[in-house]
Amino acid sequence: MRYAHTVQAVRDAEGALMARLPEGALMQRAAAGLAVVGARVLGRVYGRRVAVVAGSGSNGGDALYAGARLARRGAGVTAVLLAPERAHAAGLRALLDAGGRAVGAAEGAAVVARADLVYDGIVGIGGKGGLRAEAAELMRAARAGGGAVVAVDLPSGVDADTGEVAGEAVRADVTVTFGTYKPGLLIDPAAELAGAVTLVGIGLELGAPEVEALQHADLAGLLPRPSGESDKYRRGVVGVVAGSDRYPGAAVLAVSGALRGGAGAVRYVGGGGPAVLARHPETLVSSGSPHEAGRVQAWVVGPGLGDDARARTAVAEVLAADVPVLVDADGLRLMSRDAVRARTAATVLTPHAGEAAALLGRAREEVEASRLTAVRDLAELFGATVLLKGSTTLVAAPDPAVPVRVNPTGTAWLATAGSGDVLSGLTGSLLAARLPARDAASAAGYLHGLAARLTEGPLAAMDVAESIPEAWRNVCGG
Ligand SMILES: NC(=O)C1=CN([C@@H]2O[C@H](COP(=O)(O)OP(=O)(O)OC[C@H]3O[C@@H](n4cnc5c(N)ncnc54)[C@H](OP(=O)(O)O)[C@@H]3O)[C@@H](O)[C@H]2O)[C@@H](O)CC1
Ligand SMILES: Nc1ncnc2c1ncn2[C@@H]1O[C@H](COP(=O)(O)OP(=O)(O)O)[C@@H](O)[C@H]1O
Ligand SMILES: [K+]
Repeated sequence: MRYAHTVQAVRDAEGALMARLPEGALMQRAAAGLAVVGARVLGRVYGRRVAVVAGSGSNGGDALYAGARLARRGAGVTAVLLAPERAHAAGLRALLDAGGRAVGAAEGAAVVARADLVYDGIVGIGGKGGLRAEAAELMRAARAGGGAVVAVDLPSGVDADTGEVAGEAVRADVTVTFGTYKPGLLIDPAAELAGAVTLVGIGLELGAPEVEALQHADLAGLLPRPSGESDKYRRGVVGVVAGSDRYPGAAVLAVSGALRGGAGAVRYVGGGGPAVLARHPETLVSSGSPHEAGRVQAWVVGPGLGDDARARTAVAEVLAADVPVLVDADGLRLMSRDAVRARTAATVLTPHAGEAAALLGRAREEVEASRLTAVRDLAELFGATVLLKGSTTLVAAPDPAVPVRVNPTGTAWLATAGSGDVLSGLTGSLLAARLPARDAASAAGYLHGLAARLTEGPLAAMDVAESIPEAWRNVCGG
């Protein structure tokens, strides 16, 4: 698991640790890690040009000390001081003692433009809002110059706690973060600015994270494995209520995801039966209403369902069932909030940003800019587990004390019609296999994103479904 903590949690842990360590020890740990990564990015240190853009806080201190370490190894290091009179005094002294030099911001543009490596030590977890004009201009010059930009702790200008970006922010090639990931390094739009993120341990003892990201090993522990005693009913049956005359393809895609999620059988309910059977003859198809379809251990309702009276009744019926239910697409428009809140079995909602915006009464842009807030608000509003799709997929539990899961897999090629239907089916299948809602949703998001990456390039939604078994083997080793 990869964990991300809030600024407050980092500050608390830092305070406790600093009380036990000699002054400056933590900053030296940070600077040492920063210098190692800088040297790796440079390849050869001797004779290379390094610029250290330093603000007034400890973030600038880290960068100045790292610059001093590279200067001692023969790099030509110049600090560009945004606030010369308030620069980190000991860090600046160390750099000058190591043979580096310092200039003010006015001379900085030429320095950063010529550098092979630029450290962004403008602001770290103490930052508020976007970059100020002078810093923004300098970092534009750095990018235009073509040197590698290494952000210290996080790209300056992004919000560490939420991933929001108000105004301009640094676009880094690499970010070296200290002690723990910050939510903003994992959640877009900020995550996209962080480049490759390296975590440098500095010994912080941290409590519960705000955000966490599954890794391969976590998936292997979560995914169901059939045993000798398994039969199709014990493995779980998932019911899929999807598709309509207008969108029969959604039924096929949702079923294709469900068939590859480890459930023992898939029941399909709706008007898309012939299309489903043509593609997936193993599906148990019925055309009546959900309660006539036979028993299931979880329901998926909504993809391509349309919004006529029959669809509305099907959604209400499924929500009244005492098994986990996933609601997607048209189902999200047809469901009643009270019906969702009244449920005792788990409910998973899987909106994209537009659907989330409609449910929250906000603008879509607001949801995309503040994804963490949006997913938490939705989970609380509906008392449900919410998987918010998009450039960063997030999964929130109804209990705000539970960390939000951020999906580390995926590719922008997934933004293609029908790929969400596959995800719904896959998630439903994991619910039927009795994974808890948050695990089912986050494991499905992970596999779905990995499957998409395995197709390497332009993809159709069915390609994602067909790559799920390979993604599964990838994480579980067969
Ligand atoms: N925690 C840990 O365990 C460890 C933390 N460490 C390091 O310390 C960093 C935190 O340092 P910090 O607290 O000094 O704050 P920091 O991020 O340098 O910024 C504060 C200064 O920035 C300014 N400023 C604010 N907004 C701005 C903006 N938009 N644009 C421009 N400037 C802006 C504001 O000054 P102002 O001009 O507003 O008076 C203020 O003085 C952390 O990220 C990590 O790198 C490591 O050394 C090792 C252990
Ligand atoms: N920019 C993006 N980067 C990565 N994944 C994305 C991006 N945009 C959308 N996705 C993913 O693509 C899928 C699209 O689902 P959805 O919006 O429901 O589309 P549809 O309704 O056509 O199936 C989701 O898994 C979502 O997370
Ligand atoms: K920074």
